[in-house]
Amino acid sequence: MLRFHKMHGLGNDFVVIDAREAPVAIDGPRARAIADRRRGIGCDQIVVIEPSDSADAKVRFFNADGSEAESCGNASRCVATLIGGEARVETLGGLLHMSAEGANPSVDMGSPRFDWNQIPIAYPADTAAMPVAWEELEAPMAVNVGNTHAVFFVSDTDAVELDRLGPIIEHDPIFPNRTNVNVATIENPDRIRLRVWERGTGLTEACGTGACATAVAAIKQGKAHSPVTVALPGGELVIEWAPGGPIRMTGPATYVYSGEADL
Ligand SMILES: N[C@@H](CCC[C@H](N)C(=O)O)C(=O)O
Repeated sequence: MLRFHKMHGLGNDFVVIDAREAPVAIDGPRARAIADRRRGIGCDQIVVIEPSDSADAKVRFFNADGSEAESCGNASRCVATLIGGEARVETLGGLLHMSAEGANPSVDMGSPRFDWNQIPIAYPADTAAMPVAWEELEAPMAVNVGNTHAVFFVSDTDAVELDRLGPIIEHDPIFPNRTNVNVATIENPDRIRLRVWERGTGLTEACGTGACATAVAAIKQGKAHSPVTVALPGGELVIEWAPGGPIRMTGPATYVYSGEADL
């Protein structure tokens, strides 16, 4: 029997499995079965909290298609509230520092990476304005914030057919590990509107790492300043970043219910 917590961050919803006391084996096929909204529990990502030798916990993230992701911002805030207080958490994308003090948890997501082979992309190219276009979506900035993101600045994020273009960009061979796809509109230097096509999951209500990558891209290009509010369909996050330093993300994390399933 699988015991789980159902949680969400701005509508980006998770099945969280606390495997710190007893191991729980999750692989791609089992993750897909859990995420299935008709036959399983249903969620955007599965989050597994495990013991760690070097930190307070280790966390693994699986997308709805069963692929394992290096990082997940919204799930990290949910993990922060479950662990409580201050915690250092190991992930495939790096060490995260979490704080569940105050109304909204904060997570220090580590420093962004910009080199072509750190994104990664298939060949050396300018990652600040990649020399590529998919119809009206052109010259994205590529940023790795633990996981891979392509950020497109557009005049109206709602006008982009992200459900059609997102999967084409996600699977383009220029991104050997696929990519998350962000379309952002700068409302003013304090506020960005964002929609995200998530690698391995599709359109979601919100993406925490997408908000981090987009804020970093906007600040680096002089379009926004820190702290900046990123408004997603599911709600708002505040992102702080200064060049050379780590990214700090603050926003809500919501507990929905706990349950058991035969999956
Ligand atoms: N929902 C997430 C990101 C989840 C992982 C992503 N789809 C990937 O494959 O990198 C977030 O809140 O950051």
